Amino acid sequence: MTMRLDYLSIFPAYFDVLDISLLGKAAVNGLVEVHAHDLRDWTHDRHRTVDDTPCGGGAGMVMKPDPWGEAFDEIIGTEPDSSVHVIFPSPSGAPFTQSAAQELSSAVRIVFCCGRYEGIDHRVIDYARSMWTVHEVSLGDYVLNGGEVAALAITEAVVRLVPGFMGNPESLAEESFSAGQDGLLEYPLFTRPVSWRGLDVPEVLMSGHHGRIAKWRRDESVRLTCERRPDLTDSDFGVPH
Ligand SMILES: Nc1cc(-c2cccs2)n[nH]1
Repeated sequence: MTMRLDYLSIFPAYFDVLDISLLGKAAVNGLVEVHAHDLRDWTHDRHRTVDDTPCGGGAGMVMKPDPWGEAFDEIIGTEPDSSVHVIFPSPSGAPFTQSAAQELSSAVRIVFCCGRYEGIDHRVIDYARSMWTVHEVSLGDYVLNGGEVAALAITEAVVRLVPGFMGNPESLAEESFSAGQDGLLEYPLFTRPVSWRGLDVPEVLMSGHHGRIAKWRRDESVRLTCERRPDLTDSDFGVPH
């Protein structure tokens, strides 16, 4: 099945990058279909206006609802369809997680709505919720100028999980946050040369002893996770199973 991805933005050129690398290949082999749209194509004034001052006062500008509604009508349609996932990146969204990426990787359609300015008129999100499956997601506790970079990051996290996308799906199993890692951070990786600028690959990895190697890797994952992401550890991690 082909996943259709749509991007609504006043800077659609951000998404030209999706034509290269793995994503470009996936588009070529029909795994994903990418469509970027300029929100200003759904304005009707000479200045192609997409924003206005906030009701109730305050600094900055808010994106008007009208262009979004007309773009939705043309791009998605006017009938409700819960199989369409509409994503609004936002600093006030729910944290985007690997499990969310996993769920979205089976979607048939995903529409990314990239806000700029101070944000989008809230009725756009309310309307979208009445029609489709909406996700307001945050990439982290920092503020970007717009949703485009977030949409690219979410796209990469999702598309790489689409069956048939990754050459070697086994590599997905051992990544950080993957179920195969029990939600632990990935252990440190090494390759040749064994000695490099006075720094050596840990001997255990050269021992050929698979049991010891697996234990070293698990211990490293637990150590790293406890050090860097105590929020990911529950009381059990400290104790080897
Ligand atoms: N996590 C996150 C999202 C954002 C956005 C800013 C503007 C649109 S989306 N900032 N930080």
